[in-house]
Amino acid sequence: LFNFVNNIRKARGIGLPYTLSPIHELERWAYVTDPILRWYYRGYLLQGNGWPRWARFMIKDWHYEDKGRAHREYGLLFLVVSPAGLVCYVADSHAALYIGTKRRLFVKPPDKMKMLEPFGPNIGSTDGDLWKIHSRIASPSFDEYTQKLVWTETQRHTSMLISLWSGNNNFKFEKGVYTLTMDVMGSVSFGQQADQNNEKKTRLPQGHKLSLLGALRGVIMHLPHILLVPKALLRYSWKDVYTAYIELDQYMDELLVQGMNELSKSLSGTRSKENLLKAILRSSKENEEKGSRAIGTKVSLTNEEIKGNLFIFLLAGYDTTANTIIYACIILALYPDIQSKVLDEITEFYKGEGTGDILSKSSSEYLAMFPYLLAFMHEILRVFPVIIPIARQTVSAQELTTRSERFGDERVTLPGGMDVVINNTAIHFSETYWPSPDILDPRRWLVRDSQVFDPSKPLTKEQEVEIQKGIFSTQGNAKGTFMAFGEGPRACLGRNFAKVEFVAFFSRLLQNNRLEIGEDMNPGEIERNLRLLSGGSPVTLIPPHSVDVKLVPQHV
Ligand code: HEM
Repeated sequence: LFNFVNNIRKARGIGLPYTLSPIHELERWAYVTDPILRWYYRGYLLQGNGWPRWARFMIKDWHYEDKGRAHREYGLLFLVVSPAGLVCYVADSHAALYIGTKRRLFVKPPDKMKMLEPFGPNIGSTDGDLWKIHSRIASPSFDEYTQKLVWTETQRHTSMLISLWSGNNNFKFEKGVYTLTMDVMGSVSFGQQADQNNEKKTRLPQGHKLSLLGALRGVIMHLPHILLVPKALLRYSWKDVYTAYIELDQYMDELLVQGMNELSKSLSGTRSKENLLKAILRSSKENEEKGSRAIGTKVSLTNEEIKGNLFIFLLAGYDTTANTIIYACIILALYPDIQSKVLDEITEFYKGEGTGDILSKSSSEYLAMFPYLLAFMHEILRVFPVIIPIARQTVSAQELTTRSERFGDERVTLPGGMDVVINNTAIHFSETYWPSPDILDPRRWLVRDSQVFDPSKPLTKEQEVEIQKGIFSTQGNAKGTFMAFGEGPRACLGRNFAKVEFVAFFSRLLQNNRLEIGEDMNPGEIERNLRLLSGGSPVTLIPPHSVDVKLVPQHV
């Protein structure tokens, strides 16, 4: 009670609107309230009003279901006060951009970051100067060679998926997509090629109980255990998960030794055949050689840190891309108009350049051949922002400015050590930034100014011309209004990876096929469930339950 009163006093001092809650979503007790309230109120969500007002702040990532309601009630910035502390929620694009850009003033919450280090510190878990080293070494690995590998591996795995999916009425396509993105991550990270049909025939290397892919899958399928359960407990309670964890660690050690040997033979050798592990090793070594004169400063990554980075790529890049693709498949099957535009673009692509020439082009050149498909991907991520919480903590007292037409510029000072959450769903569903935000329409991304494009109204002449030209442009939306990949220096390192994977996937899947909803399913109900009942995963937004999507030949 004493803490509660004290925190209310602090909130009053800050001067922002505030509301009270016995527990807030970022504190430890929310691990208890979250599953209970989610279970009890799941049916309530179908009313379309988000979570009940009294309970919402105790539910982790309540913002997705809330769709900006709390901000319409309390303001673009407001505080939730509980006995454990204060959290500031932000739905103003200007303030969100500022928070994203000032990485030294708004850091990732340090107490949560340790959890992301089961294999070692990494670019996602560190801050300050240490993050700079991780970024300098890890970022160059996401270059054109990696994008080409992503393209070829995604197309190869998609061909395998097509053979399993087409004509098979019982195929659970979501499972196929999760396996696909996991295997693409495995190939791109470690050069390990998997075949969904054939993997059992592969012989195990000496000294291993699992294949590299088996270990990888074991770790990825049980990420919550790996991230939350202490290793000593894991060892005795979830033996299979522990084995996968130990095996992956051992594989990475072996691959690092092998990569190091290859690298010392040919530092100037070809880059084109490398996977992410070798690319990051090379980058670390090159950085060490360039920076060796700066004695006393850290210039390269340890093996632990390289393993940590490979793990964060798997963590950040596996189910984010899978869920984006799953949402996109369902929406394409539900919206025949959008699907037919996507199909036209893909047909055009195979008539002209075709996939054979892709590898001689840069990723920006070949992505430019798919403006509508990219616009569609961005619209999917606006409506279903698969990573919901973008959380930061103020290092010291920080001034924030909000900018609104109604109230002009307003300034507020947040104290040091305060939790700040950018509410990306509220930003994506704001009428100011995205007119008629509930309407899913990729054309928003093909006009010069998305803030004046209202899909519920007839197009202006200018907008018609812009859409006809078919140039995908993220310039159309003002900075800070689309937060699916974050903003600023800590924005998603794998966003181009994700775009290449998405385009490679659909350009192959829909080359000769199209998607349809199963006959027994009710399209209205599917979309309602998709919009109202998604969520509930510890890391990403996931579609609610299995939807029957069929892959059928285009010309039948
Ligand atoms: C559609 C797919 C994806 C989405 C929506 C997405 C979204 C995001 C978001 C919102 C952040 C920022 C989080 C924050 O600021 O707290 C982030 C960071 C990150 N993402 Fe992604 N991501 C995707 C795919 C990928 C892929 C494929 C990879 C790697 C292969 C990747 C690697 C990373 C890394 C390493 C970071 C941390 C960057 C840092 O902290 O400096 N992501 N991602």
